[in-house]
Amino acid sequence: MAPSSSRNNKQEEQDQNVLRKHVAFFDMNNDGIVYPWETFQGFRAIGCGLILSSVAAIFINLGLSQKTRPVFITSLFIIFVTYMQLPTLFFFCCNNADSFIFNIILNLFPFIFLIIEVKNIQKAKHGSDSGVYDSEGRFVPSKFEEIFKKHAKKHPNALTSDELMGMLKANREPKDYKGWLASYTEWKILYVLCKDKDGLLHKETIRAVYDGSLFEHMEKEHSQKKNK
Ligand code: HEM
Ligand SMILES: [Ca+2]
Repeated sequence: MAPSSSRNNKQEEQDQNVLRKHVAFFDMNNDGIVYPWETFQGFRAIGCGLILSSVAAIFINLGLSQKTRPVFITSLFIIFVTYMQLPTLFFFCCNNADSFIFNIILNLFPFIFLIIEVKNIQKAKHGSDSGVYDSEGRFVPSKFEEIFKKHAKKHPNALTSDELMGMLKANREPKDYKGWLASYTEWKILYVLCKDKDGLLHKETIRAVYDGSLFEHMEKEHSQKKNK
């Protein structure tokens, strides 16, 4: 009885945490936060170049950070900036003082806006997506199957570049330009990195991106290539 119920619990936990698993790969030191340099390192680890990794780190962290931060902390920092930082800056400049703590705060400050909290990652969902992650970040198998039923015309278990574009267009919600761009970027990067030699994006690859296992696999492949 016990093992099966603990297995059920584990399964339940996994179902609930799939989007967290997607981003957990990038939380290199497992502290529950994805810093911009961790996004950069993650992209490098799966074999992306310097430019893509840098651009991705800036845009992903800038784009998702505020959505995953607790409202309280965000408000606290806004208050801090408005009421404290500017007068303090003025005061220190006028007095030509050199404050260690002040410099630390000033230097760390921009990063507060670039931190992604893994536990709140479902709040960073955008519109015009496939719906395979639900609002709680859970994996929805029927939505996953729907991708192939609706859009995989040439091969039942893979998407061509045109079919992928067809899916992206079909998922677009009117005037949701941010969502269009976010979905386009996610799927295009996936396609460019993982298509096979015939230009097909396979179902098992797409399945593996959802729970992040794809990233681990790519990291292994990349490090094996490097060591050859
Ligand atoms: C090479 C790296 C990455 C690739 C190829 C990738 C690809 C994808 C794909 C294909 C989806 C599914 C979208 C859909 O179902 O329509 C997705 C969703 C998502 N990804 Fe990534 N991703 C990457 C890295 C990241 C990173 C670093 C983060 C954040 C730290 C992130 C956060 C998200 C979030 C929040 C979603 C949910 C979007 C939604 O369903 O509205 N991803 N990603
Ligand atoms: Ca981390």
